[in-house]
Amino acid sequence: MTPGARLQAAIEILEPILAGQAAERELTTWARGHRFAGSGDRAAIRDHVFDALRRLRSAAWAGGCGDVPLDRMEARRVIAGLIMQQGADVATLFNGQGYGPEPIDLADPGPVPAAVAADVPDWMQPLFRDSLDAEAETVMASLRDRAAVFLRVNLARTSRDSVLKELETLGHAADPSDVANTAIRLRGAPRGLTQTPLFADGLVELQDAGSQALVARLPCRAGARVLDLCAGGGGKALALADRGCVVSAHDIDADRMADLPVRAARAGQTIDCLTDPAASSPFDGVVADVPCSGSGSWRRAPEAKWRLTPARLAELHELQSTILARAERLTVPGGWIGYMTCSVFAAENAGVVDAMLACRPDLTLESRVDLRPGPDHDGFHLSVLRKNA
Ligand SMILES: C[S@@+](CC[C@H](N)C(=O)[O-])C[C@H]1O[C@@H](n2cnc3c(N)ncnc32)[C@H](O)[C@@H]1O
Repeated sequence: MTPGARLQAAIEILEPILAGQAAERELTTWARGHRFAGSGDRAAIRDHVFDALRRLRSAAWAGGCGDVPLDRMEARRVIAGLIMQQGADVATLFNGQGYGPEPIDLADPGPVPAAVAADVPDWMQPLFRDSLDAEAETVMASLRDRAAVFLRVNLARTSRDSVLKELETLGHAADPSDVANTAIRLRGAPRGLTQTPLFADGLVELQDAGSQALVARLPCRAGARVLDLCAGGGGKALALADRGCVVSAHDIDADRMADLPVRAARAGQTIDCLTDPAASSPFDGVVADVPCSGSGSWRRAPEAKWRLTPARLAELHELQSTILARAERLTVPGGWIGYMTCSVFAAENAGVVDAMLACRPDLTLESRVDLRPGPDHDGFHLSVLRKNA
């Protein structure tokens, strides 16, 4: 496909997303209907769509839509605005040739208002400022750019140096990360890497360095019985197993854990997926990686930034408190609870944990860390609570 044809595809995919459809589904539907598009085309189109979603408000402004809600943005203007922001020549790419977009008239939209340049909804900006003080503007700005890709090395199977050597042989430039001793940062995209023996043999998994750093901070000892209460795809559960814990996993949606036994076997581990964790409790430690806004990792799922509402945030807060209380009940006296989110909003982090601590004198805050999204990792929170023996 020509560069212009890729942009036209991104426009066609973005249209239904702006109307409220899910980005991943629209990308998959498009790929199924356009089998001629190769993997390089699909990756480039995905990049255009996700780049636009990260900067939707400012790209729409630059493309001449004004400052309007998503369902009033014109996809082709958003993509044109994005291309302009990236420094490319819109007239060359929007020329109607080779299945590219038709020419477009772009008037100067005038100076971009600060609220538009922040690329988050208006109601959310005070939330960032209240949670992050002086860091708020930097964090909002960082969410406008792509995040780096990281691997987690399974130290139970290999060393980080061996994986770095193997990556070099495979032609993937990569560096060790300072954030976690298991983390490797890829300098480019991991294209084709998941088909290599590094993945097939369970030597590495894709996982943000911040996620890895949180697991490294949990007070686990080898052989401890640990429950991952909100296991999802099992990223934390696998990292815990690699640390030598005896790991059980649970998720309210058991389908989310469908691949976990296979991934664990690949890594040389066994993870027990439980439908009723209470029946196997108490555990020495419980990880509550609760559902959250995801604001710390919106670079990877930028659509969520525009879909979140204050009502949904309030619902999440309720759910987070309920799950933390359940985690505490499943923990043995003297054991620990690791409360985690990939959010930067204080209400989802210290707000939930401190409310629990205020009414539970038998719990102590043992440690806490807040990671901000930036070049080295996504944004995360971890509070480790100790339950009195
Ligand atoms: C942040 S994700 C977990 C990510 C996962 N730990 C990982 O590292 O890949 C949150 C998960 O919580 C699950 N969940 C939502 N409500 C829950 C509940 N009440 N009890 C247990 N899991 C729940 C969701 O299905 C979702 O998979």
